[in-house]
Amino acid sequence: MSTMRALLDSGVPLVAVSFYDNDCARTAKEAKAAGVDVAELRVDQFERTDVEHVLACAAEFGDLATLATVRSRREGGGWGGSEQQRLELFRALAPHVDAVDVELSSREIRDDVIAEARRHDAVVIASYHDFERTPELDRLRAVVAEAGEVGADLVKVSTMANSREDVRRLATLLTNAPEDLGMIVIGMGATGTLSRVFFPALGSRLTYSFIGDRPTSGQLEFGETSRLLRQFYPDFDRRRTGG
Ligand SMILES: O=C1C[C@@](O)(C(=O)O)C[C@@H](O)[C@@H]1O
Repeated sequence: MSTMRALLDSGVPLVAVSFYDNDCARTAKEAKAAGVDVAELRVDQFERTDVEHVLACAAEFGDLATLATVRSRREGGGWGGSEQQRLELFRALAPHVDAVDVELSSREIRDDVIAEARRHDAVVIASYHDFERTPELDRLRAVVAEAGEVGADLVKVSTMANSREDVRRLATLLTNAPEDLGMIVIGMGATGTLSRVFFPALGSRLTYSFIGDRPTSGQLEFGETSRLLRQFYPDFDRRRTGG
């Protein structure tokens, strides 16, 4: 079983931090010392994306649960190569990471990425992002249904929260989740920041934070996120002791 699957099964809120390829050995060491649960490797934003380099970086994070993300430009990422190259990277990474994140909109490669991840027992996160707005509930529900259909373990819905109403809509989506699909729901932007701390209480399985100086809109720093989660979730530290 992947480390990530075991962590997810614990039911305790988990914190992910995104990492890039600026000195992987050092940042991996810092991540472990800080107590990061999930290291998201934002391969789309790496300086170098040749397989050898990417795998060497992933290996540095090997003691942590690792999540490989090669985000398309269409969904706010920095991937500048072809879809075929992106698929090759996912294929190379799948045996060496705990989880992969692929956008539902990446239709050309999505099903192959999912099949490859499954072959290696890597957790599949099917993702959906809207950096401008939070769509209507029907649209969000359709996203969740599609993630279930493609065989994801988790669906991640990350949308810009421009109002409290948007946050409520995301909360409604989360609390009406299907039983057989894990949910990660994030309201981006300042109005959405509270979702990063309180949506785990509604069932969102992973919250994203940052270490250093590259936050995504509305993210809280890792230390601050952990402090708040420890304050609001008495069982937060249970995932460390396995109790
Ligand atoms: O999609 C997500 C969520 C995110 O965009 C956030 O808002 O926390 C951060 C990304 O690194 C991650 O892949």
